[in-house]
Amino acid sequence: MSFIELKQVSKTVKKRPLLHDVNANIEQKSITTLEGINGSGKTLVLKTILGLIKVSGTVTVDNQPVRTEDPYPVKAGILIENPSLIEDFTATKNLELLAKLDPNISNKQIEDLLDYFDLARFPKQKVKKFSLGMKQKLGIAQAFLGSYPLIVLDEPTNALDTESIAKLSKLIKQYRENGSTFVIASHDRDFISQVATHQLYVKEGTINDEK
Ligand SMILES: Nc1ncnc2c1ncn2[C@@H]1O[C@H](COP(=O)(O)OP(=O)(O)OP(=O)(O)O)[C@@H](O)[C@H]1O
Repeated sequence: MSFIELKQVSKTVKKRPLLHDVNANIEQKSITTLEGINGSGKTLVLKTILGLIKVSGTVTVDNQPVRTEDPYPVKAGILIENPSLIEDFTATKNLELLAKLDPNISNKQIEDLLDYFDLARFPKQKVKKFSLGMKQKLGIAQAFLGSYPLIVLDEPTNALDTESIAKLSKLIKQYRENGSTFVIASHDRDFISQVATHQLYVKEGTINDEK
């Protein structure tokens, strides 16, 4: 059985099929990328995997059915759409807040991630003063915090410079070595070619193995 399985997943809103007949298997310890044009359904697929939207069909992660009614259906590191940051907090405080949800997260991991993404240089700066790229890196750091078995990233290279993208790729591979599975929606072909072990294509609300 694959780490993530989607079987006959569909989602219709006001008679409009947003997802239909989605079938996909995502292997454990893979870095699986989702490509597709704007509005094709990539974010909806990510939200489906995480149990953040109600769909018909079957979704399992790590052999467990995903239940949208649970408060936190799938334990995962998540960056979806814009990073969810508290603007009046510093970078450290944002990560500490998230760490409160999980006793396994250490201060050391917070420090290491801030250092890695070059955010430790601004210890007193509130997030509202951050540049777009800095916010994005903090959002990425949030997703890596906790080293969860599943890490889901939506357009992680948005607003990142080339050097930061290279660092992100390196960290993704390192976490994969340690057992994490990645599902990543991206338009960034260079980035995809750096990291992907498996590529999926989303087109008009369904997933294909080929373009
Ligand atoms: N809650 C919703 N209600 C109605 N339509 C929605 C809802 N969420 C998404 N959609 C529609 O579903 C389609 C797929 O959206 P989705 O966000 O998954 O696209 P995407 O592939 O991630 O696009 P992008 O590359 O622009 O991020 C779009 O047409 C969008 O307008």
